[in-house]
Amino acid sequence: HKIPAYGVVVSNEDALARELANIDEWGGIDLFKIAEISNNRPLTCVVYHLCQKRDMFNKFKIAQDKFLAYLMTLEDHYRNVPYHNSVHASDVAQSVHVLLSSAALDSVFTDLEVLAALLASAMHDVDHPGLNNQYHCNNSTELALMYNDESVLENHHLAVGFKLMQQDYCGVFDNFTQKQWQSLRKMVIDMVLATDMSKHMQLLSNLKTMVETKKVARSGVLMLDNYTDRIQVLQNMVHCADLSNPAKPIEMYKQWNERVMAEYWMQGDVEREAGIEISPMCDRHNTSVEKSQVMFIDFVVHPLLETWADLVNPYAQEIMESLANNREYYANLMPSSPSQTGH
Ligand SMILES: COc1ccc(/C(C)=N\OCC(=O)N2C[C@H](C)O[C@@H](C)C2)cc1OC1CCCC1
Ligand SMILES: [Zn+2]
Repeated sequence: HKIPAYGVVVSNEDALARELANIDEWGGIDLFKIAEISNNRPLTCVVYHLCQKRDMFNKFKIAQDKFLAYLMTLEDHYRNVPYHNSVHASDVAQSVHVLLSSAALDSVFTDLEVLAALLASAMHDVDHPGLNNQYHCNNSTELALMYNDESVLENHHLAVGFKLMQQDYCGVFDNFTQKQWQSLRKMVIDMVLATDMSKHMQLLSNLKTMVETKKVARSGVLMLDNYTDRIQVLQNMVHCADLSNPAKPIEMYKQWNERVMAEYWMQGDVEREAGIEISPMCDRHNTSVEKSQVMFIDFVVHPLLETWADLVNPYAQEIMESLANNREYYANLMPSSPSQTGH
């Protein structure tokens, strides 16, 4: 049976082709529109398309129908929560694709490392329940007990993502050598575990050290000659993509913000109902959305993306400009900001 051009059967293939046209650009595609056109299969069609563009099926002799079956099953295991659904995963995959294409990283990573980064992006939040690690640990949920309060959700995403791959009808990496499979699996595990926000400061500090000591070849590309350095760059790349909403076109950023607040406030509602402490930013009756975003940008996103921009300098200036513009947008919306009170 013939595989559809974009992996998923859609009513309007031309519209999907148009939406995917700028997939190589930062903020170049609208994942919400792609979700609509693809009958809510943005992850399957974006990751399938990226793997086709990067010729992964030929490079690794991957059966396209098996890979599609895996992507569909993976996408089916994302939950219908406001933020941590498969649209977010497809956004992280496309953002990683753009970061990987930075001129400073030209031919730096092997095909296996690139495949690992795309796979890690695709599975990094699978089966996310819309309740964060703090909630699971505070309440000793089944998952917290399973993973002893350590990167609870991230361990779960990996376990689900790999278990689905073992199911016999997937067998997607049957043509891999044992060595290739073990290397791919280790890199995906290291990247997904690094998306745990509790690892953020350690990751950023490693990235800063790498920028200070970075070795650049005459061609201008980064020289990374050991696994520790290579995986640190890949971990930071996925982490940057995961927190990249504030650096995307404002219309998309605003949608991501609405969704993440809706998810946090649902968690706060559950905590309030249960009479337990409401987690930070989760109290719908006590959160300044604009102020939270300005703080998120100033204390988390800008320091991270600025360090990434230093690493791949000068190839991330557009990302930094977009972030600066968006910060001003929310700063001007803050209650009692000069723009409101000034005459
Ligand atoms: C578009 O906005 C967001 C997009 C993504 C996120 C996610 C999933 N994680 O980000 C880290 C986080 O949750 N933090 C919460 C912690 C307690 O404090 C800081 C260390 C960061 C959060 C976004 O906005 C949040 C953060 C500020 C207002 C709501
Ligand atoms: Zn994520």
